Amino acid sequence: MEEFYTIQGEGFNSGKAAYFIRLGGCDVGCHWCDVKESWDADLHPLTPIDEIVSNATKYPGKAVVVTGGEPLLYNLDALTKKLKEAGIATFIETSGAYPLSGYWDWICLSPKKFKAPRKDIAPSANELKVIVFNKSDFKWAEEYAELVSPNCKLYLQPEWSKSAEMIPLIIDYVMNNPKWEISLQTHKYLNIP
Ligand SMILES: C[S@@+](CC[C@H](N)C(=O)[O-])C[C@H]1O[C@@H](n2cnc3c(N)ncnc32)[C@H](O)[C@@H]1O
Ligand SMILES: Nc1nc2[nH]cc(C(=O)O)c2c(=O)[nH]1
Ligand code: SF4
Ligand SMILES: [Mg+2]
Repeated sequence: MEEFYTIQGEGFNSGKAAYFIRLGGCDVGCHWCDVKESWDADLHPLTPIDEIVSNATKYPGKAVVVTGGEPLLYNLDALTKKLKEAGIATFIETSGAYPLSGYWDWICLSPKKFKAPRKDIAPSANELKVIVFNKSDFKWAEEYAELVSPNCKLYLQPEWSKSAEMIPLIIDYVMNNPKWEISLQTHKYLNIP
């Protein structure tokens, strides 16, 4: 759908320069999704893998974030193999609703109530990033924290439109449950893509 060089705004790799590869297509249906224009894959022409890899190598930051849409709708083995051969670290943002493919240096799992992640993906996650839209999401987040590996980083990220309401609750929750950390969508505050 689009490619752009920016700063990873969210989660563990927040603040790092990275080339974003946004793949079109998603049927998870989060009503608060901030990239709804990605949902219909047919609106976005295909780009050859070699072109994407060549574009990614042009920038000084040697990391890519593969996102979407839901990137795991596609088998990502060929793309990530070539990126890694080109010396680029591979990070993914996924809901986990489709089978895991690809070779990854960092897997961010952001589970959704609207289409549950596949049970086999949680142990592979390096980072669990739960979006907090209302206060019932804390209990739901804990259910996923049980499924990830012991060294998986745990983040609570406010849903953007509910930030003013949810941030105070998240602050309170993290102070009382310090295994969790706050993730903010810092790119939105910085006005960058
Ligand atoms: C647009 S999604 C694409 C990748 C994948 N479909 C997923 O949901 O993980 C990228 C990240 O943005 C988060 N996100 C999407 N809409 C958001 C919103 N309104 N507020 C906060 N985070 C949001 C998702 O949870 C995910 O972690
Ligand atoms: N700067 C920046 N950081 C991001 N982290 C995750 C994003 C995404 O949409 O997947 C995103 C994005 O769209 N922009
Ligand atoms: S899974 Fe990701 S891309 Fe799909 S609707 Fe939800 S936030 Fe948007
Ligand atoms: Mg985004």
